[in-house]
Amino acid sequence: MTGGAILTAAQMRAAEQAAFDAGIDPYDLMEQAGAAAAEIIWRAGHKRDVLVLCGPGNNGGDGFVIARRLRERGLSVRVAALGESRTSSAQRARKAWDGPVEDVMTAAPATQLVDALFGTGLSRGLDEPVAERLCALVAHATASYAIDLPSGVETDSGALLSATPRFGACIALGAWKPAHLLHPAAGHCGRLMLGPLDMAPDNDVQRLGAPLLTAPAADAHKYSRGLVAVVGGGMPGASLLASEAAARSGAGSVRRLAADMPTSGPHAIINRQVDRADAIAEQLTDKRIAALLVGPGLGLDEVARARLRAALDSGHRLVLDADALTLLGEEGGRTMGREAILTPHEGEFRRLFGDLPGSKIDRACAAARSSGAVVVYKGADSVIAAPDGRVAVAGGATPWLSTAGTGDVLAGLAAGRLAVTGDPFRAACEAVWLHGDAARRCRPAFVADDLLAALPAAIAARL
Ligand SMILES: NC(=O)C1=CN([C@@H]2O[C@H](COP(=O)(O)OP(=O)(O)OC[C@H]3O[C@@H](n4cnc5c(N)ncnc54)[C@H](O)[C@@H]3O)[C@@H](O)[C@H]2O)[C@@H](O)CC1
Ligand SMILES: Nc1ncnc2c1ncn2[C@@H]1O[C@H](COP(=O)(O)OP(=O)(O)O)[C@@H](O)[C@H]1O
Ligand SMILES: [K+]
Repeated sequence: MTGGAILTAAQMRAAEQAAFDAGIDPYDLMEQAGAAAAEIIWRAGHKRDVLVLCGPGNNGGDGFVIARRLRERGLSVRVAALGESRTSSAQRARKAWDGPVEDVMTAAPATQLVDALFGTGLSRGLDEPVAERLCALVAHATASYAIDLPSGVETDSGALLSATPRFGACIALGAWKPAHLLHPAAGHCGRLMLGPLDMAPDNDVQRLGAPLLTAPAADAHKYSRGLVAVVGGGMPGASLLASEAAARSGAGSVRRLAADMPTSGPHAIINRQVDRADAIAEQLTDKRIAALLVGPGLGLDEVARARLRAALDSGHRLVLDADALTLLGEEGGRTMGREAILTPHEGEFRRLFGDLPGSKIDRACAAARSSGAVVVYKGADSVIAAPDGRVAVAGGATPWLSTAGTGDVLAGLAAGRLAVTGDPFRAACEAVWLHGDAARRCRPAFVADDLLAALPAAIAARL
């Protein structure tokens, strides 16, 4: 269920060096990269005129190869460079282009714009006039392609180092980079496409891919399919959303332990009216509970604290979300001694783990290591990190998800998948994928409740 390896700039350079050490010729790799990108542009571009912008490094070298390949196909192609080519491969690619080379600052726009100014070698933001020119040329074009990365984005963090246009598509070379999936850069990439290269680097950090789910066994029963317990609190709506998500996640049965008794909602959920923490602890002695969710609507008072303690002491596999994370943060965090999933959004993450350095991927990894739990660091880009170093990064979720209650649905889904699989990293990956896919199936301006109805279709698509 992986969507391909994600490599930092340094990892990409190391993979490239390993390929050279193994006998691959650097220029052959550039020819391959350029040919792969040209093929994608040729197929997508409807044969319209092209302007290729080439920078001084190997990204620019790729650009010269792309220009030559597209012209060989009969397209009207112009090239504009930003200074001289500085690497031997780029110089060779430039020599092989026998057309004129214009200046980036004065070249006229074209219908299709190819940005091969900078890729993984960018060390600072583009000079302002260059960034402005790039933005103007992209704005003029009806189709625009960033080669490897939009020029101006920081490969590893996804930060924008200078004004960066929004491209129609980005053709990643050889492997994904963090900036393809992490915001703000991800929002400037447009459609993501991968240009394959002969070197196929692998990494523990992967793009989240579609999971393969299995239908219940022929002899399944509701407990073998996983019993989920949800501890509710002061805000019933949140734990109701989470409970229904768990019930629609493929788990066999859902038990909600809360002080209130809902008047509506799916009758399949077993509501047990319990208010005192010791009564909850008693309910949690049921050995059949395969996953326990606490946090959505829990509250932040002493009662909530006691409920959280009962959940933490229960020994069950855990999903901790929302208020449970805030309470945990107030106590200075805690190392999970068992299989657990934490699902913080940005604010909860900072309260729990403080201001960690590095990219969102680095921060999620550090948090997973220090907590001993799988961390789902939510947002427009969601990073799922396991304590053992595995990471899955989910990009491309619809921004319509930024509506109240969708996090409760995700937490319920994660608990449900944890009950089904018994594997926190896998469960978290499946939950994030199904959540994003359910959202894609909903109409704009949907609310969290609508996601619940879309879950069975999202699950059916993965069987
Ligand atoms: N790593 C790989 O496996 C492959 C890399 N290829 C290409 O090579 C690229 C990386 O090439 P390079 O390492 O040469 O790096 P880049 O081509 O991204 O740029 C590096 C050059 O730009 C200069 N520079 C950096 N930031 C600047 C700024 N803000 N203003 C002006 N100059 C600046 C640097 O001094 C250096 O000369 C990749 O993105 C990809 O397009 C492909 O050719 C083939 C395979
Ligand atoms: N701009 C966005 N684009 C895509 N997904 C988003 C965006 N903003 C939030 N999400 C997703 O929506 C969910 C919101 O969760 P959360 O912030 O906990 O909300 P709540 O507590 O109201 O349920 C998370 O799964 C998050 O990844
Ligand atoms: K580029």
